[in-house]
Amino acid sequence: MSFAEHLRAATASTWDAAVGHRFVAELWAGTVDDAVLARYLAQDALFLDRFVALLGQAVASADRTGPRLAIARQLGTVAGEEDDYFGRALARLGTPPTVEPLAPTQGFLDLMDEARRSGAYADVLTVLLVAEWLYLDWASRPQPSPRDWLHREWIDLHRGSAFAAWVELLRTETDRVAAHADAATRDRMAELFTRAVDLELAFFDAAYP
Ligand SMILES: Cc1ncc(C[n+]2csc(CCO)c2C)c(N)n1
Repeated sequence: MSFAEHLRAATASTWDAAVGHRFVAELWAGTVDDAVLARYLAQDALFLDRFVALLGQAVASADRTGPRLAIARQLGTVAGEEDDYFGRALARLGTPPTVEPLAPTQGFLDLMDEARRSGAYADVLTVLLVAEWLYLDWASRPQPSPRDWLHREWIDLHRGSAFAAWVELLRTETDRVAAHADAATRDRMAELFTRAVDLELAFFDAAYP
């Protein structure tokens, strides 16, 4: 089992609770309440801003040209199509332009700030890996897509071969970096991974007041 697979196995009960969350089930069924989706997306807009900053740190701290360019290309994608969905979704749902971060969002912002400021590629990769892999996982259900674009596009942004290849790159980079890291760095990566998985579950919970 690779280092990344080991971390995922170690967090399996929380990971599976997030991937099988009520929010995910309702999104797939197309039955998620507009107010719940609006609350979730307004929080995710705050998340996404800091996520883009974290991707910027990954571009800066990568120790090889190939991965640096792959991360830079993904940064462009997130700033483009994902932002476009947010604009249309929040316009339709009528979410207030400014919102305060709920506790799990604040936890994520702190975690991403910590990883970004450390400048440690290993730390940055670990946080990116959880955020992307867990989303690929819940969005890859073998189930018919919901009809409404509001639900369908949020799923489509997180699945498909290009997104799967991006997650694969994060996973192989994490494994490569961990293989060269000392025990203290690997312990820190495991801690960051666990914190991020806990926050992903809490983030879905927070969509339901
Ligand atoms: C709380 C939360 N965690 C993870 C993601 C996943 N994610 C963040 S940016 C992005 C675009 C692709 O790089 C994806 C899939 C999210 N949206 N919200």
